[in-house]
Amino acid sequence: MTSSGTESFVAALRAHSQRYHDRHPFHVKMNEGRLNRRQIQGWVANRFYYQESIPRKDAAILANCPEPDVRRRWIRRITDHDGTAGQEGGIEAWLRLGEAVGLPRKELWDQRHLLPGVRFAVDAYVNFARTRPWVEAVASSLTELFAPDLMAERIAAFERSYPWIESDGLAYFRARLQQAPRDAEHALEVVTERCRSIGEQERAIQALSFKCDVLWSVLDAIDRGYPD
Ligand SMILES: O=C(O)c1cc(C(=O)O)c2c(n1)C(=O)C(=O)c1cc(C(=O)O)[nH]c1-2
Repeated sequence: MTSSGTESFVAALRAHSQRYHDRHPFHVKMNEGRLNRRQIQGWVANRFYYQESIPRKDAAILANCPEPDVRRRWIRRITDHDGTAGQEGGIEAWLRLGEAVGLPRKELWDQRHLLPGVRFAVDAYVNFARTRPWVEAVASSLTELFAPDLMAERIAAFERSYPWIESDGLAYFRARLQQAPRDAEHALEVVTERCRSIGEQERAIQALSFKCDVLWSVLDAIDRGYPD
């Protein structure tokens, strides 16, 4: 494979930014400050299911990956979310975001707000990682290439438009500003090194496409579940 082959592959992956969920009407409303308290709470409660499922998705990738070098780096994603002794992880930070928007943590854990469409979309992502070749599952994580811009926009929007949410509640997004680029860079390295044939590259692109659909479907369900 020539380097121009890799370049056009990376360009095709990056072009999926056009299908990223930052363009979803619900995120547009969020970033324009047009969501009410109930809608913000609905988003936080439903997105918790994504947050709590991510480590299980990453554990499935670890289980399917035969390469120690990849596993050694990938495992960090699980501790980033689950935390370690003395250091809280992303799940705890999201529970605090929940409290900052007025949701007791019990209400996130017991899934009382979880919408069926969100459950189906997130479960589809975990099942994808369990059942597809591990490199495709890595490719599906590449939406994280596009996440940092959205995260920065979200922090600014929350500070500007939703002053009733304590700034400490936004720690999750601040941490992701550092974590997402590191994770995306590693995933891109794994995928470009291993997807050399046109067929392998097409399957990686399809995996990323599938993931854009997962994220879009999550927001479709939330948008419908919490109308204006
Ligand atoms: O809030 C967001 O818009 C957003 C998007 C994404 C993403 O693009 O998949 C992730 C996250 N957040 C996130 O917090 C996160 O931990 C994460 C892990 C992954 C993944 O696919 O492995 N995506 C994302």
